[in-house]
Amino acid sequence: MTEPFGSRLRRAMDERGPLCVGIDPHASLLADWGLNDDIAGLERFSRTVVEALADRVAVLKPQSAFFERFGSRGIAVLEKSVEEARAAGALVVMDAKRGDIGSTMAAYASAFLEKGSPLFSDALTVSPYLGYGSLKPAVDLARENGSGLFVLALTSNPEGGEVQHAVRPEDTALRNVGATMLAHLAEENAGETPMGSFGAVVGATLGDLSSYDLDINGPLLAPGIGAQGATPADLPGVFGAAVHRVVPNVSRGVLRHGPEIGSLRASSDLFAEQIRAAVASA
Ligand SMILES: O=C(O)c1cc(=O)[nH]c(=O)n1[C@@H]1O[C@H](COP(=O)(O)O)[C@@H](O)[C@H]1O
Repeated sequence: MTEPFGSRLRRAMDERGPLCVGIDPHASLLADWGLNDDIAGLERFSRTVVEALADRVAVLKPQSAFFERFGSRGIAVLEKSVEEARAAGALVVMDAKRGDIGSTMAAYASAFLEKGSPLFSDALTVSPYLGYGSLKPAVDLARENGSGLFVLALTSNPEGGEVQHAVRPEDTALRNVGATMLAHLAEENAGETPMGSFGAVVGATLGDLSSYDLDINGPLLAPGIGAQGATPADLPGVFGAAVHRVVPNVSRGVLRHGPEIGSLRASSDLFAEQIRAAVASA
């Protein structure tokens, strides 16, 4: 049986530091790198990021949208990037933010979490906004295959609050929707060591989150550092004691230093060092 994602991730975070770098081939970045906004440019961009970083960061997170933009040939590049990144030792979190009714969710889960699928990844980002229970087929398959999920709980974007801060009158604890997702994840991960495989996405941009119980015994994927304005130094203030299970994501903040491999590595190393110092100070 495959070692569960939570324990593979814990080990990678301990060995390499917790940084997750996104592979987000924005058209503007392709242009900045002197590449065409076409399939050859996409391929060169992704291969460069993988070559630069897959042997040193804990996690690479390809953003599927930027590959889907090129249709089937873009997906082929995505498949190759996932395979090469995993072969070079990085864990791959596929950022596809899937969410649908349970029977369709089962097909999404099979696309990304079924061994042997062309897009098989270590973990997948999913949206629980058709109801947390609609994710069950993905939870079940992840458990079976030693894969992980990152469930959108409190997203980094300013628009997220109208959904995630809404309070359900029938919830006797009067938790908001985001807190309810965190509570579901804590249940999923109960009793797992060193931590469970069911993570939450919680933006690093959100300020003090001490009113939330972030102790879900699972990883907290924290996007928002760099281009969205958060910094590694913000992490202890946002996450408190849970900072030790945070996987901070930086995409454009690192990628803008390409296309030179050495500059990408230097930027990633600098973020990694700033994150290490911030976590150690917590
Ligand atoms: O799930 C995500 O990764 C995610 C969740 C969230 O709340 N906010 C967020 O920015 N993301 C993703 O994280 C990446 C952030 O990119 P940068 O802003 O360039 O660092 C993008 O790929 C987003 O799609």
